[in-house]
Amino acid sequence: MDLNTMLKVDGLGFHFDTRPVFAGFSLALAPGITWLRGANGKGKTTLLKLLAGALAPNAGTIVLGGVDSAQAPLAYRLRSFYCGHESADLPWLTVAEWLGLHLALYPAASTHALDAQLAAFGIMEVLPQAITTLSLGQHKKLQLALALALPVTLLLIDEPFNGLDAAGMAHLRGELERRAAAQETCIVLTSHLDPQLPVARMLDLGLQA
Ligand SMILES: Nc1ncnc2c1ncn2[C@@H]1O[C@H](COP(=O)(O)OP(=O)(O)OP(=O)(O)O)[C@@H](O)[C@H]1O
Repeated sequence: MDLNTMLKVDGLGFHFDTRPVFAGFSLALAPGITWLRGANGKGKTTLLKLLAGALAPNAGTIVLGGVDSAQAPLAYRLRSFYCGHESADLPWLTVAEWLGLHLALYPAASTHALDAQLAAFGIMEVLPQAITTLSLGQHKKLQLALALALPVTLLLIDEPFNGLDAAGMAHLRGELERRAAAQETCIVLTSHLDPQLPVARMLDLGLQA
């Protein structure tokens, strides 16, 4: 095993009620950017959610910085964050309340870091709005601002650039490049197009099933 390995997946098995997705899948990742590719339905989002501790494997182990996702699920989740495209399912909250809820889950998170990300993405003014009223791009920026502000060592981002305007893309690109250079965070991102980032490795789940 590479001395730099931060995330280690061994013999991962996962199936939904009606569909097998992974069997005997193994992976070792060091800090830096991993580009996760694959045809529609090959399991990219499912893998990101498994690595985030949001789905539980049916077999195998996932260990991040020595923390096993099955043995210490809460400690594991404090070290990882999945940034997807699903909308918030707490429709009665304002954006500020939704953010407060997430910050409370990550005690080491900094409100200063979050404010800096919200400002950089240009979405400070949406804080009093109901979470359900955000546009697609604003919702994406909100998720990304939170992801970039949390003190995690594994960042899982589904289609990071989808829905972003030019300024949002430029800010995100700079943040990901900075983290890739710092070599402290594992970043796994899905993208059907070349993300044009300093990708350390590519992981291909294959062509159409
Ligand atoms: N809750 C579920 N129940 C049953 N099958 C599911 C469920 N969620 C996803 N699947 C199936 O699991 C497979 C993997 O889905 P997943 O969303 O991980 O694919 P993906 O590679 O991210 O696809 P895309 O590129 O279209 O986003 C697909 O065949 C999908 O239909």
